[in-house]
This record gives sequence, structure tokens and C-alpha cells, in this order.
Amino acid sequence: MPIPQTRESMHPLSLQDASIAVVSAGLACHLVFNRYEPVDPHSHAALLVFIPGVLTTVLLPSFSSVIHAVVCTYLLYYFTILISVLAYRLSPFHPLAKYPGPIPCRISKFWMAWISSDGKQHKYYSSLHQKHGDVVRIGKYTIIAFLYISSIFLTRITLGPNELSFRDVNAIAPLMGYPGLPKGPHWDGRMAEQTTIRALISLRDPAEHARRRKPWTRAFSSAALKGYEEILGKRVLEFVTALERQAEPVNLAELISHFTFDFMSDMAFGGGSEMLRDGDKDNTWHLLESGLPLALILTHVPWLGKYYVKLPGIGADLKKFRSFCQERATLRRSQGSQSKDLFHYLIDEEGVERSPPTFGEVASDGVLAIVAGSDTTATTLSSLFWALMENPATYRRLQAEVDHYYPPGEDALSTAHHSQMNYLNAVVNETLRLFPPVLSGSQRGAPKGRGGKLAGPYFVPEGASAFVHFYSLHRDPRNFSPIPDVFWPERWLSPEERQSFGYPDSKNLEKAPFVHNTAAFVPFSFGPANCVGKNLAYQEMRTVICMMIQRLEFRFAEGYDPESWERDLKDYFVATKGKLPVVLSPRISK
Ligand code: HEM
Repeated sequence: MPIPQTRESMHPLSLQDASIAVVSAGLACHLVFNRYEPVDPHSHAALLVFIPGVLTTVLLPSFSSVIHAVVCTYLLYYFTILISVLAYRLSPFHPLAKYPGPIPCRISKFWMAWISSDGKQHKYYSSLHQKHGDVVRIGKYTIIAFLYISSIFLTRITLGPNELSFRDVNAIAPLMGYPGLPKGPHWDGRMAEQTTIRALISLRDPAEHARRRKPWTRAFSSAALKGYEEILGKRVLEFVTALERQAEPVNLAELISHFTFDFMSDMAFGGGSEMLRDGDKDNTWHLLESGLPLALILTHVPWLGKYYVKLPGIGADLKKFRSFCQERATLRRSQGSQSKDLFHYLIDEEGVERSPPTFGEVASDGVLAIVAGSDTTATTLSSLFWALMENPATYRRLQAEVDHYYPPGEDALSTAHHSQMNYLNAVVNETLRLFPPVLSGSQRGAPKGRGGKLAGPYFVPEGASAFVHFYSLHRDPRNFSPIPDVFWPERWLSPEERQSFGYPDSKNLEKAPFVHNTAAFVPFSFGPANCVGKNLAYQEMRTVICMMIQRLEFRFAEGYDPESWERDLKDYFVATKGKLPVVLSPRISK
């Protein structure tokens, strides 16, 4: 292509001066990204496409064709940014330079996005803590700018600060307690499609979070929980009766998921789901679970969410589920209260909130209740039954306790004995310790301009984010010893009870030092933004376990490999599970 005539009339810069101009612009671009962290696509286009486009005119006089000038300008611009970013991230000037961590994590958060795509990020974090200690530098948010003008190359630009993972009980309270840090940026990616109304769990402004959490707190008071017994009892009875009818081996994990989903739909919208009866005919459970891997990637690169939601057809399944919930919420509101369910409190039917949530907020939080409340309890219950079948002695002890409090004919739906059932509570807690459904913890972020935060012995600089890694903390021998990786509910009992049950065979543990640090047990997270549904979760799990054990006998189906359970457990922020083929046989006649 011929060079335009105007070139003769200009006073062109030498190639060297023009190159310096492009390099300087590249460095300035890195500075802008580093300082202001622009996330909207228009800013990205301006910084990554428009500016080098304009700079092309500076290099143009030194080249024989426009194409060459364009290619060289963009290459030089991106190369400068790339080198500048790499040098900064690996340099001692980086705010988190003093914290150890693998080089790929320091360079790009895409590394973690890639590592986590197979659902094993909890194992990866755990291995990093074993190698580097209680604090690990995890990564850097990055942006890939696809150069769509020539679509030839891409570059990565810094978009935000680094992230730290802690395996230290001393970091829990300062990070997540009051006044700790608010929720971190990973929610911006995970919930990118929620542009106007966001669910409680993703609210990053502490004041707004506190306002929205108020009705939730009332919804899980002791009095409110008592009121849920009827709704829960109906679903538990239906579930256990369905199990009693199964003559063939069943996938217990799947049936438990259907039960928890139906129950949470009752709680959130007064019904609307009959998954246990009809199966997952609308593919809802499958859709929610299949969206989790991508959601996790977006948590690692939150800015990508802004692009992702713009793609045609994206999130259609989730939108379908949300609009279904919206319809249910509208119906539930028009019908008024049949019973005091979760919706009753969230919509503030009693009119006690000074600043009640809007209808849109309630509908959004209803979706959250179903998603946050069903998957988590389902995973815990499934892991618990897997652990019982894997450990026959434990199973018999729990069965004996259930038989003691709920002999045949006794109403197993009554919660009256739950607080006395030490072994039941030990089994539930031991399951949550080994298999916390949120395996890698919930991120917190230090807001810019507030000077950072001291989290125990560590400093989280402003703009950085951090989380406590639950899986590593729960399996740390400094918190739980002996045999921290083994399912051993007796560790939760008093020394006398523990002694009376004896220790696991052939382990000679009597003389091993005993450590049981409950401050390091945080499956429901910690502080003012922890799991607000914790008490409901305990009530639901205890009730259904008692009735299942009272009425049924469980054993692994022929050919099942018990080792596959942990292998198939995947960390997509909430854990997903594999199959649990089980043979059921009734114990008592009703
Ligand atoms: C074994 C069962 C459960 C576990 C282990 C669990 C765990 C968690 C965790 C780790 C968080 C993140 C908290 C944070 O950001 O620090 C959370 C948040 C939340 N969970 Fe649960 N959860 C369970 C069951 C439930 C149930 C039954 C509900 C009932 C609706 C529920 C509702 C919520 C809500 C609404 C939030 C957001 C709280 C907030 O941001 O203020 N969860 N849960």
C-alpha cells in the first residue's frame, strides 16, 4: 500500500524517537491499569486499541507501508506493556513481594484460572501452603486484550493487586471478623450478570450488606427456626419414604440433592419444585452445577465477566432459572403467608424493617437461598453417609445413639434431642471439617484508599484481596491432631467419651499429642458476612440424618470404589460431588 503524500509535508520523528514515544505510551498504559484498574470494555478499547492506533501515525513515516507501521506499533506497544508488567510483578517493589508463592501465580491469575478448571484448586492451594508456609501469594488479576484490528496477538495487562491465601488461625478474625474486610472482587466476576440488583452474598459495600442482611438474621433466629420444623418435617418424611421404596441401588448423592433443593424452594418461594418426585426434568440441578466451573474461572479473572455477559446466548439457562424464581416470588407475594417461611421474613411481611429490601432484592436473595442452601447441605450429607459406610464402627456408634433417642415408634422429626446427641454432632462436624462445602474459603478485599489491613501477623495492602483456606486450615495438624486427614468424630467428644470409645484400630494414638482447636473450624466462614443459614443447615442435617438412620440401613453398592468419593469432589467455590451408589434396606416397619 503506498504511503500517503502528507508524509512529505510533516516533520517526521526519527525511528528511534518514534519508538521511544510508543514505549513511553506503553509504560503509561501499564501505570493507568495498575493505578485505576479500569474494568469496563470502553476503557480497555481506548487504552489497548485506540492509543496504539493513534501512535501508528508517529511510526508511519519510517515504514514503507501502513500495514507494517500498524503491526510494528502495536507489537512494540504490547511488548512494552508485557515486559513492564512482568518486571513489576516479579520485582521487589511489588506490594506483596515479601510473600512467597510460585512464579506463575505471581505473573498471572490466568494460571490459577487454568489450575482450578479441573476442580482441584483446593488441593493446589493446600500443596502451596505445604511448600511455602502459612501465607502464599496466589496471583494477579490480568486482562487479555485481543487485538481485534489485526487479530494477531494478545497481551496481558495488570488490572489489579495480588491475592493472598492464609492457613493461619490468627488471620481469621482480623480478616473476616468485625471490623474486618468486606467481600472481595471475586464476586464481581462470579455475579457479573447481576448489574443492578446483587444477591446478599456478593455485596461488597459493608453498609449495604448490613442493611440487606437484617431480614436474613431475623429469618434464622431460634423462634423462626422453630417455625420451619413443619416445612422441613414434610420434606424429610417424603424423602425417607421415597428411599424406603427403593429396591435397586440408588445414587444417594443425587437423591439427597433433590431433597435439599425441594426443601429450599419451599423455604424461599413457598414451593414450586418437586425434584424428588419428578426427577430433574427441567435440568435445573444439572444447569446450576454445569455453570460452576466457568463461574470459578470468572472469580479468578473478574474483569472477564464484563465481556462474558455480553456474548449472545450466554447465561440463558441461568436467566431461565432466575425468571422461574421471579415468577415464583410474584406468586408467593400475591398469595401472602401460608406459613412463616424464609420469604415471609425476607419480604418483611410483618413490616418491622426500617429499610426493607425491594421486591427485586428479595427475589434475588430467594435464588441465593436455593443455590447457597441446597448444594452445601447436600454435599455435606452425601459426604457424611459416604464416611459412615466407609467407617463401620462409626456408623454403628451413630446408629446406637439414634436408636437410643429415636427408637422405633419415636418421632424422628422432633428436634428435642438434637443438643444431647453428642455423637451425631461430632459426626456432622467431622464431616464439615474434612469436607467443607466451600473448600477454599470466601474472599475478602482491602478497599483502595483505606490503607490496607493487618490480618494477624500479615499485612494485606489496600487493593489486595485475601482468603483463609478452609481445607488447609481444617487439615493442619497444629489445629487437629492426631490423624488430621482421617475421619475420626471422636476428636469432637470429651476426653472421657473418647476414652470410652477407644481409638482407631492399629494406630496406637493414645500417646499421640491431642490438639483440637475449634477456632480453626470455619466451614460456615466467620464474622458479619459468614453463612447466615448455619443454624438452619444444622437443623436440616440433624433431622434428616436421624430419620434416615432410624429407618434405613445403608451400604455401598457392589463394585463401587469408595476412594472415588474424594477424587470426584471438585472445588468450584462450592464443592460438587460424584456418584454415591448405595443399597438401602428398611430397618423398621412404621
Ligand atoms: C452445610 C451447609 C452450609 C455451609 C457449609 C455453608 C457455608 C457458607 C459459606 C462458607 C458462606 C460464605 C460466607 C462468607 O462470605 O464469608 C456462606 C454464605 C451464605 N450462606 Fe451458607 N452454607 C451452608 C448452608 C446454607 C443454608 C442452608 C442457607 C440457607 C439459605 C445458606 C445461606 C447462605 C447465605 C444467604 C450466605 C451469604 C451470607 C452473607 O453474605 O451475608 N447457607 N455459606
